[in-house]
Amino acid sequence: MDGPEVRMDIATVCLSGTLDDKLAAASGAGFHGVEIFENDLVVSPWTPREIRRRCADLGLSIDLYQPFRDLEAVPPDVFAANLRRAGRKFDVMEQLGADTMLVCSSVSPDAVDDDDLAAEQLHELASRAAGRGIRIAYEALAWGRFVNTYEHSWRIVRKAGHPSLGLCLDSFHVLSRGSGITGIKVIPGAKIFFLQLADAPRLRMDVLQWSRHHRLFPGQGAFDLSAFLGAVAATGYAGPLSLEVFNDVFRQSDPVHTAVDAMRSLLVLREATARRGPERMRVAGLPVVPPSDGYAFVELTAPDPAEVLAALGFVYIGQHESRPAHLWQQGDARIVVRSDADVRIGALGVATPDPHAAARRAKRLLAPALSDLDYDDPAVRAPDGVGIVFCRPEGDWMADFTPPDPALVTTCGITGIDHVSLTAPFDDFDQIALFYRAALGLEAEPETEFAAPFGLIRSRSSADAGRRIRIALNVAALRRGDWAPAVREPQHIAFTSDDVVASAKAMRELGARLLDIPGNYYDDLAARFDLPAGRLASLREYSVLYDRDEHGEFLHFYTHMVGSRMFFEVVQRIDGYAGYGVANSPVRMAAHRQFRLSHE
Ligand SMILES: O=C(O)c1ccc(O)c(O)c1
Ligand SMILES: [Mg+2]
Repeated sequence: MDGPEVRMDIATVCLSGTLDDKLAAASGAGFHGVEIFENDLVVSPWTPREIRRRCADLGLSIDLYQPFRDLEAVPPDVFAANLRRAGRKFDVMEQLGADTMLVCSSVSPDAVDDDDLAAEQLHELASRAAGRGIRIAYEALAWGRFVNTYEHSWRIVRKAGHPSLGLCLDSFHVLSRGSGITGIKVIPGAKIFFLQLADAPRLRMDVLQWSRHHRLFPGQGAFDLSAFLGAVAATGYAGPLSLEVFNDVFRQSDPVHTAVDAMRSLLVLREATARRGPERMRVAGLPVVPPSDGYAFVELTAPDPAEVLAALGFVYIGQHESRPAHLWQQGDARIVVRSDADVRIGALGVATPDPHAAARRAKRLLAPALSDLDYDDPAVRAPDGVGIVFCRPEGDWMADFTPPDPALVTTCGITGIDHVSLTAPFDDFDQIALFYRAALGLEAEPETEFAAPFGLIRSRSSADAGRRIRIALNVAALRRGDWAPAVREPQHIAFTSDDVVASAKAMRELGARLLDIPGNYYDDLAARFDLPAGRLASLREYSVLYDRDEHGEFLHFYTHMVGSRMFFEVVQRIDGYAGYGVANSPVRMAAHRQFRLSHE
């Protein structure tokens, strides 16, 4: 039996705009409640009563008022002033209908290192709060002057021993300090008054700066939030799961999008947590991801790529019976071409045994559905605009194409699709990466950064367990000034071949425009790897690049640009090489630049 509904909240500080923008966005994304940040209230033209009414109209409860700072362990005169300040805030909370106030551990120069005094003063505050029907949630900031771990805040709360005083646990403060989570299990759930969830990338920097600028939604960073939430759930905590993310980019982004990304991240976190135990976290109506059978096809939009595809050895199969979509194939690599002035990846056809369940999952994760006028199979749109079409592996979706020629040739040795490489605007990178992982059940692979001719590129790939669906995401880490070319990072489709050198040779014979790699690269390769001379010579002759990891070797080559931001790659993975040849990306980028220069 399902327990009571898990409440999902968001702090107003996560979202851009003024309070009305934030509340509308939170409600629109399906949140149940909010934490109201004092600043958002102070600058609002609405009275607290009007805010309460507005929230009620939007179906939002106000579950926390925050933050109250620098209350405890201070001299009597300072404490008296703090109590007066708290009294005023209780007035506001009463009008808001908010029953829990967050008190952050002190950073004040007035504070002393005295747990007894802190407990006594928090007890006094809690007594006054209790008289107003209010509870106090005490939160250890990771940079608190004397209290900066949850274990310490719990000792003080226990010592104070007041029923209206409990803890606020915030995953950032706990995990940023590397505190273990076992200590959470000894806290009675009823004494955890509030739970804040935030992820963050692993950065070596001052913890306050890290917290105020770089927090991310769960699943977008490096913290193990499902272990954290699992530990909190095990205490019996039954309050809201509330996202509290301070992030410079989100503060400037469309709050409607941010709120949707936030909700998706919370749903995925609940699913991951439920998998580790607490059934209560399970998300109703979110089917598990069925294992994928790889790419059924990739849809390419282009004005007329026939010449390019033919030169790569693709064979034209035919046109869809009712739509202007054209199928090209070589081995198991299928490209569906839709005519469009812009050359880009329009959609990914993902083969799955249960397309409807997969689409239901993506929609439950807030992806908009695509019209069945555009695709025969259930399809959704990813946040970067790319369609995801879920189809059965046996290829029902191809029924509308003229049956392929049984003697389908594989002129150039392409056997299938290895990966697609998409690009995201820097500001949306983490959200888009999380979307693909969540919707398609992919695991994040390590993030890398490399220096390209026109700036640093951040690259993160994900793949499913069977390594059938691989998606690489690349983004320029920074875009400043107007020297660097204004073209967005290109997308590409990478095909597999069992003999990349032979494929390159065959494609060159068909007139394919493959990228020439400079000799310096091969001289450097010879220095880095002890490759047999004959092998090195054939790599050099056909401009095939090389990489190696702890598993095996990787051989690959690229085409010229098709349009302004699309190219193709052919790859050969030997002995389970797991990467993407990222080390060679700057060489490719310089070569594409060289080609542009000589043709502009
Ligand atoms: O950065 C801060 O001051 C701050 C305030 C309130 C919080 O809940 C928090 O985690 C941090
Ligand atoms: Mg917090």
